[in-house]
Amino acid sequence: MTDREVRAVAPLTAPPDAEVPAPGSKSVTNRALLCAALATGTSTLTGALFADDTAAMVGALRDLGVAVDTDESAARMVVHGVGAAIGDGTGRATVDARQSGTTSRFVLPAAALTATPVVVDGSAQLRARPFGPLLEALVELGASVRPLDRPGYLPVEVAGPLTAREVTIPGHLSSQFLSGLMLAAPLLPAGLAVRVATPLVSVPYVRMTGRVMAAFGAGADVTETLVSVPAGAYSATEYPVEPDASAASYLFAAAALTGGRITVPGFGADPLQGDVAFVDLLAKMGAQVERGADEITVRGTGTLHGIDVDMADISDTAQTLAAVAVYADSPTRVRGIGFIRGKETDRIAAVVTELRRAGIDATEDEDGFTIHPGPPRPTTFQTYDDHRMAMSLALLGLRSPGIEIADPGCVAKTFPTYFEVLDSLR
Ligand SMILES: O=C(O)C1=C[C@@H](OP(=O)(O)O)[C@@H](O)[C@H](O)C1
Ligand SMILES: C=C(OP(=O)(O)O)C(=O)O
Repeated sequence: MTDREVRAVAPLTAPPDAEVPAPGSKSVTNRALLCAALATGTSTLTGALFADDTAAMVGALRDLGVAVDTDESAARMVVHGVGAAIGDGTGRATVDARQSGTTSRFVLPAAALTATPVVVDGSAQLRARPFGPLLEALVELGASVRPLDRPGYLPVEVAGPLTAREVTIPGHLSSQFLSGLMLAAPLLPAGLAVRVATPLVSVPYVRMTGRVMAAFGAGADVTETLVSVPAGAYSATEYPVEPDASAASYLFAAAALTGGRITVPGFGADPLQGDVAFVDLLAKMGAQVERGADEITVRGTGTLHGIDVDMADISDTAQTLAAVAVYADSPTRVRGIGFIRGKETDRIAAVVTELRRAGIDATEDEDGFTIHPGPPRPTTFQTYDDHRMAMSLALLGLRSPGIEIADPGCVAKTFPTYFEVLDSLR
């Protein structure tokens, strides 16, 4: 990473009025890649995301013996699925999930489908994130799990098979544990029922998991307290990936806080991603939002009001909202997101620290933050190797002078072309 690099973001000289494509969805790409790997036959993903998190999933699948052909210029990935034999015949595969929560949490249960031992590891950042509930669930389901460092964290060696048909996990830390179990579940001998013992966060991602599985021919019955997946199989398919709604949040926010208009194409009538609901919050703040049949448009009106909102369903857009809140005419309080302290960094502490660095009155709450609007002063923002810190704080530069972003390269995790796209608004 480029630790000492800093990128200046100069204010726009005129409000943007543009259609701006967003890259493919990280969450959908990584689910579709794994479903395709667990299918028999060849699947093609179009509109796929090419970024560090999806490179992590592609690398993991290859390490587990799955051939994946990629064509970045065509945004296409072709996966030669191996069914339940994933990881078989590799001896003792080692998977590097890099910084990717989805890759690591989705691959672990799949790697435990067979008796071949698989080591899952990741960056120092990923090694600091929680895995305990998922590892405990795998043990309950019959896997052997050997921590190679601290119990409950990566790196870990897992070996299957998974034999039980029921397990209980907590829901309040991360939905990815549940999604990971669901994705492997059709290939368990008797399917799987997962009970969720504590209130589930990031619920739309679990529904997304069920819908991507369905597109690959597998069933899942999803409620917030119980998910049931019958035994079955995945079938290979042609799969179009929708644009990334979390990435699009920065573009919509840019329109809202500059008084411009930005349309992001490619969201159908019923998008898979909960994060499209970010535009409803912009509408509550005073922006005009139109959801068309195939695109979403946000128009800034020049006025933004603070809101009080629970973002437990769409927490990846909480930092984006913090950036918009700086320009509102009253305070904004975000609640329900205590669990984002366990993401790429402690995102509550990080966003509050950085806004305060710019002279904004921001305060940390246990489960969120409060932002009192005001003009930010010229600041070099630290980004904590968190792509969403960099992408959110850069938005302030579109309106206020003297904004710089440290380590801008960290956006490669999900949106490698982010700063070029921001520059295209000029
Ligand atoms: O399942 C997914 O694709 C994701 C779920 C969310 O994580 P949590 O469930 O840990 O909140 C989200 O923050 C992450 O970027 C992607
Ligand atoms: C939390 C994120 O990613 P992940 O958990 O997949 O690493 C994110 O993209 O904001």
